[in-house]
Amino acid sequence: MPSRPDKRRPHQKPKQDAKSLKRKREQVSLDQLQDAVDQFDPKTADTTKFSNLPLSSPTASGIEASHFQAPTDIQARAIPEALKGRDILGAAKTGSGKTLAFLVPVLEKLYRARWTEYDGLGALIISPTRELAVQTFQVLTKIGRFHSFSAGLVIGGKSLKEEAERLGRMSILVCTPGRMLQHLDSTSGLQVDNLQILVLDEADRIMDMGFKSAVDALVEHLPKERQTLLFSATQSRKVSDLSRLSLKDPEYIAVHESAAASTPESLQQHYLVTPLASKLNTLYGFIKANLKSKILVFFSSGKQVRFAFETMRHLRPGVPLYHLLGAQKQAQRMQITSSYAASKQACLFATDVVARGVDFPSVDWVVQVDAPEDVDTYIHRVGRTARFNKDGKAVLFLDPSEEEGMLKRLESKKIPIKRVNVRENKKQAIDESIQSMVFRDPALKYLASKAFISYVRSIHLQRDKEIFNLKSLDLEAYAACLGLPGAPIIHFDKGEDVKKLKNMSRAALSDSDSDFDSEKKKRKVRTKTDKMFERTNQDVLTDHYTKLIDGTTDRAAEDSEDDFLAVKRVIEGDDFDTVADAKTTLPSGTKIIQGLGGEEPFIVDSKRREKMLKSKKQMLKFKGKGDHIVFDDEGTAHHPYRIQGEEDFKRDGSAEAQRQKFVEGETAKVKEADISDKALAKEKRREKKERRKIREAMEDGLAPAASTMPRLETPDDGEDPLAFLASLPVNNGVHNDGGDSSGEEEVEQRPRKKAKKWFEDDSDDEKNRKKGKKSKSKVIEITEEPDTLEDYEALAAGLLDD
Ligand SMILES: Nc1ncnc2c1ncn2[C@@H]1O[C@H](COP(=O)(O)OP(=O)(O)OP(=O)(O)O)[C@@H](O)[C@H]1O
Repeated sequence: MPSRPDKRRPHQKPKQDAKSLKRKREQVSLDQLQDAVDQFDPKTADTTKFSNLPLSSPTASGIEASHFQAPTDIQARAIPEALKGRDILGAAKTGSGKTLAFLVPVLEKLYRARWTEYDGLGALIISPTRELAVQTFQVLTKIGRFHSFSAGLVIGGKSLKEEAERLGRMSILVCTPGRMLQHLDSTSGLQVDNLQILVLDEADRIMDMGFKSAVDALVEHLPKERQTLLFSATQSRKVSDLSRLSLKDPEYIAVHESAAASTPESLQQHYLVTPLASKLNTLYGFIKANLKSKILVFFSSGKQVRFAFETMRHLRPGVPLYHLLGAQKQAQRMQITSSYAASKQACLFATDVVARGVDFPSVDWVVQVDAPEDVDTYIHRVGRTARFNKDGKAVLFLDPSEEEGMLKRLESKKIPIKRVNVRENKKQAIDESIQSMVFRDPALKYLASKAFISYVRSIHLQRDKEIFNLKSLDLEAYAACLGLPGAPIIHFDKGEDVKKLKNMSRAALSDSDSDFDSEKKKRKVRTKTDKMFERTNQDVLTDHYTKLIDGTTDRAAEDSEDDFLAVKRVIEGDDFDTVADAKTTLPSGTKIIQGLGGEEPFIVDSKRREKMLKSKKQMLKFKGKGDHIVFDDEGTAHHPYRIQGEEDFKRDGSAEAQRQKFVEGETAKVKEADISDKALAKEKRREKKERRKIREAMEDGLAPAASTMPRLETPDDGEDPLAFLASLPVNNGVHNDGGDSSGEEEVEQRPRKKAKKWFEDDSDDEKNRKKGKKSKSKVIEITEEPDTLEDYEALAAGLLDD
C-alpha cells in the first residue's frame, strides 16, 4: 500500500525556511552594520548628513521623519564613537543637540543586540529634573518610532506600585535619580543585570552634591560591564566622578573648547546694576517694555517666584504670566510647561528647575533677577534662549556688591557680557503698589516674609563669598520693597548642617527644584501636626510671623515655632493669691484643688496634672494631716476632751469665776436657741393652719381663695398644680366612673390620696359631718406628723379631749 503523503511537512518546511532565512538576512545586515560602524572614522568620513552615518534603517527612518537632516557638531562626533561601544564624556554648548547625540547610540546598541522585552532593562537614561526627563522621553518616542522597543518614563507623580507594574517589560527607561533608586530598591520585577548602556544627561548636575548619594546607590545596582555616556554643556573631567561611574578609557568630546566662549554666538548677553531693593521695579519696567516678547525670568527660590508672580499678576503688566517651581504638583508643572512652550508672547517666572536642558521654543529673553550661584548655572540659564543657531538675548540683574565678583567669574569662562543701563523713561516704580497689596492681604504679607527669609538664607549659604556678601546688602530696603514694615530677624543654624548645606548647590536648596528635594522630603517624617501647621500657614498669619514681620520678634518668639505643642508656661499654685483669684484668672474648666493643710492650690490645667489627680499617693499631700475626733453617744463628732494642765487652768482665772463664765455662756446659748426654736414652731403652726383650711374648703366643695393657698414649689413649666386642681369641678371625693382613668383623673386623685394616707375609712366620717354629728370614731385624722414638742402636746391634748 502506498504510504499517504504527509501534507503537513511540505507546509512547515517552507515556513521554517522563511523564518530562518529572515533571521539569517537580519544577522547579515547586522554584521554589515557592525562592520560599517567599525570602519567608520569620524575624522575622515563625511558627517554632514545623517544618512552618511552607519545607522540601522529604523533609526534612520525615525530621524528623517523627525525632519533632522544634518547632524550638529556634537552629534557628528559623538554618535560614531558611541556606536563603536566607547564610553563618552560629551560637552557642547546649550541647545547644540546633545539629546540626539546619546539617544541615537542607545537605539542602535539595543537594535544590534536584538533586544527584546524578555531581556530585561537594556538602557537607562538619567535626567536631573522631571521636565528634562519628559522632554527626553518625547524625543526618544519621535526618533524611535520605527523600532519595536518598549520605553518608559520614571519620574514619580504616580504611585510607586502603579509604575512598578509596568517597569518589568521595559527595554529603555528615562528617569530621575531618586525615583529610579526607589524602584531599584523595591520593585522585584525590574531586572537590570543585563543593562547595556547608561546615560547621564546634565551629568555634572547629577554627579554633584545634591544627587551624590542617590546616584552612587543607583550605580551599585547596575552591572559594571556596560557602556556609559555622560553629556552636559558644562562638563568636567573630574577623575573621581569617572571612577564613581566606572568609566573605562572614556572619549572626551568637547565641541566648544576651541571656540571663544561656552555660550552660543547667537546669544547677546547683558547685565545691569540695580540694587537688591529695586529689582522688582526693574523687572516690572523690563516686562512692560517687552510686551511682544517671550521672556523667561529666573529667581533663586520658589518663594521669590511666588511672591513676584502674585504681585505682578495683580499689577497686570499686559502679557500672560506663568510661574513654575518644584513645589507644584506634577500635572500642574506639565500644564504650565506646555502652555508656556506653546505661547508666542508670555512671561514665565521660574526657579532653576528649568535652567538645564529644557527646550522651550523661541524664547526671546532670559532675565536673571537673582544672580546664579556659579558660572555653570549662568550658562545653563541663558542657554534657554538662542538654541540651535537661533538668536536670543539675556540680561543679568546684579546688586552693586555682586558686580565685581560676578564679572570676574564670567570672564574666566570667556563669556562676552556687556553692561547696560535702564532708560530713565522706562523705569517703573511699583513699591507703593506692593506695599498696599501686602498691607491688605495677610497671605501676601506672609509670602513676602518667606521670600525675604529664603533670599537672605540663600545668600548666607552661597559658597562664593567674593560675589555674595550678606553684610553689603541693604536688607531694610529689601524688606521695604517687598512691602514689609521691617526686616525680619533671621537666626542661622550653626555647625555641621551648615557645612552640608554649603556644599549643596543652591538649586538643591530652593524648594523642591529637583528630584533630590522630593527625596529629602520623603526622608523627613512629617507628622500630622507638621501638615496642620503647614496648612495653617498658607493663608493665615501666625502670631509668630506677625511679630516676625513687625520686626518685634526675639529669640523666644522665633523658638515658638519649634515648640508648637510644648507647654509655654507652667502655672504654679503660688501664681495666685487665693483660689478665687485663680478661678477667675484661669480658663473655665480648669480644676483647682485647695490643700487642707494650707498648701498651695493644685491647679489641673494639663493632661499630666489631670493624671496626677488620679494618683491617690500624689494627692495625699493635698488632704492635710487629719484631725483626731471622737463620737459621742448620739453619734456627734467632736474633739476629744483633754485635761488642762494646772498652770493653764490657773491662768484662766479662779475656779468660781470660770464656772460663772461658763454658766453665763451656756445660758446665753440656750436663750438664743429658744428664740429661734419658737420662731420656727410659730411658722410651722401657721403653715399647718393654712393647710387645714384648704383641706376643709375642698371637702366642703369650695375653692380656697388664692391668698389662703400655701406657697408651693411650682414645677418647671411654671404651672401651679394647686391652681390646676382648683379649676376642675370638685367632685367631693374620688372621681371614678368605672371607665378608663384619664391622666386628668389621676392628677385629681393624687392630692386626696396623699392627704388621707392614714385614713382608715372616710365614708363614715363624711356621713357624720353631713348629719352635723360629732364623729364617734376613735380614729383621729392626722394630716401631718408632729414636728415639735408643742405638736406632740397638742396631739396628746386632742386624745385626752376625746
Ligand atoms: N540635527 C539637528 N537638526 C536640527 N535641529 C536639531 C538637531 N539636533 C537638535 N536639534 C534641535 O536643537 C534644539 C536643541 O537640542 P537639544 O535640546 O538636544 O540641545 P542640548 O544640547 O541638549 O541643550 P542643553 O544643553 O540646553 O540641554 C532642539 O530643539 C532640537 O530639536
